[in-house]
Amino acid sequence: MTHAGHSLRIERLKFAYGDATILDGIDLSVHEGEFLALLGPSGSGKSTLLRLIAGLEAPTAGLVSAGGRPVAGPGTDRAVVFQHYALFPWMTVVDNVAEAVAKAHPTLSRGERRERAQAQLARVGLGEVGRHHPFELSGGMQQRAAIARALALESPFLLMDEPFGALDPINRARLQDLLVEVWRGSSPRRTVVFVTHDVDEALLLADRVAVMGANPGRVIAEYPVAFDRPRQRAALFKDAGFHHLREEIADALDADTLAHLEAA
Ligand SMILES: Nc1ncnc2c1ncn2[C@@H]1O[C@H](COP(=O)(O)OP(=O)(O)OP(=O)(O)O)[C@@H](O)[C@H]1O
Repeated sequence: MTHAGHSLRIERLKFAYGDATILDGIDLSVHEGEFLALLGPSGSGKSTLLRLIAGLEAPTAGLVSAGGRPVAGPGTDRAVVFQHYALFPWMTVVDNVAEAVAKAHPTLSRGERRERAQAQLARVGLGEVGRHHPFELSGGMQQRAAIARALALESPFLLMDEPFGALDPINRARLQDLLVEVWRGSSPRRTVVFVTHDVDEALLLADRVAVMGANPGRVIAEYPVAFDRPRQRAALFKDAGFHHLREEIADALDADTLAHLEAA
């Protein structure tokens, strides 16, 4: 048997709510340390697929495995970041992160947890705000704190559901850069699944893009994204290869939408 490491495998996955089939026939692998973007239109089941990987939903048929073991529920090996910050409002920012540190290192003292939490906050540029409560922070800062919290779990898998979707373009760009910097700077690298409906975001961040179509949700195409890293937006947006890939993806999405309209 080959060593699965921190890879993900999704095999013949089907997911239905009652009679409504949301996902069908999904086969997808993400290898250890890879950054995969799940891209698709609204309703193609991206969030549902991420929730299945997170263990927040159970497959109707087929299998999801993480690190060679079937996913049977949520676990501290898979940190999740949602679009809307999942911070506890009654705790200070540093305590929010310290709570995640405690999950990764249950034997640490309260002081040590806070110290590590503080270091994690500094890493995302929030070294000064630990003693505040989440509501005292801007949206961008709250999302930074949510990322710090996810990183503090030290989990090999990072699952992100449109984490920057609610941010203004400047904060969005900053957090995209921060995420890639943290991901590239970690050893071993985390295995990332990042849901987005933004083609440019997928091509800027990911090693590979899995494009999903709707009715039912399934993977219609996969594209390796081989641009050198670190990637600079300005250079990338001028690159002919970038535009070519963008068009191919847009064509795949259009062809799928058209096929459904014709079948309807
Ligand atoms: N709890 C639920 N009960 C019934 N149907 C649901 C439920 N949650 C999601 N769905 C349906 O599942 C389908 C996929 O939803 P999902 O949120 O996974 O798509 P998505 O690609 O992430 O969309 P978006 O980009 O809008 O977030 C949709 O048709 C949605 O209506």
